[in-house]
Amino acid sequence: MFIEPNLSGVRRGWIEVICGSMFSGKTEELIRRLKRARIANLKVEIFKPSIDVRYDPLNIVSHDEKAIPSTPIDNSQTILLLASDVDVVGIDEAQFFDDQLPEVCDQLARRGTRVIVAGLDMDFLGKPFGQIPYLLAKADYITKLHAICVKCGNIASYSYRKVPGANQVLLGEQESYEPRCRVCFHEKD
Ligand SMILES: Nc1ncnc2c1ncn2[C@@H]1O[C@H](COP(=O)(O)OP(=O)(O)O)[C@@H](O)[C@H]1O
Ligand SMILES: Cc1cn([C@H]2C[C@H](O)[C@@H](COP(=O)(O)O)O2)c(=O)[nH]c1=O
Ligand SMILES: [Zn+2]
Repeated sequence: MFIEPNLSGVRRGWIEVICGSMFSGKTEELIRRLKRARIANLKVEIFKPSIDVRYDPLNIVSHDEKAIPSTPIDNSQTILLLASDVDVVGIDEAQFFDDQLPEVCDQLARRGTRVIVAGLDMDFLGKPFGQIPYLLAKADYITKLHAICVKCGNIASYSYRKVPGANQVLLGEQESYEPRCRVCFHEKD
């Protein structure tokens, strides 16, 4: 389990990335960390890409129905404007953001903000997704989570797309995707 660094003393910013396949618990873990920051009386702002309307247009919602209010935004630079006096910034579905996101997170951390980013490290083809690889390079702390492979019960790192569609972006849940281990992912059936 992730343990927050000592929060006392001089305020220092840093970047945490929570990555993994679909259903691995990224959103649950993001919500857990943000709720703990609120319990510590820290000022928290939470963002998600406005295209992510899957469970709710405003809230961040996990597959297990855990939820926390968020601000949907189109452009990662907006975070710099809306989080000017904030202790902790949470960002979900980061793979959908534009290529300025790593620099935005870096600027926030240099200002003294704790930045917690959650997102898919790989797309349905097993290729790096959006800005997540660059965020992983800049991160101070990385948590890679795993789901359970629906075919064999082993640890799943891949998100298998069950429906037709070649576009990288295709919103969906259980009806469109299932978590699979490396072996079952490459079986393609
Ligand atoms: N195959 C699976 N492996 C693990 N968790 C699963 C699986 N299918 C459904 N779940 C549910 O998904 C929850 C995680 O949801 P969530 O935090 O939204 O994941 P993510 O953001 O990584 O997609 C788990 O707590 C569990 O209830
Ligand atoms: C693999 C993959 C996923 N997506 C979409 C499907 C969901 O709407 C989100 C991932 O949500 P989660 O919180 O990680 O479960 O991303 C996509 O657009 N393209 C893909 O290749
Ligand atoms: Zn498997």
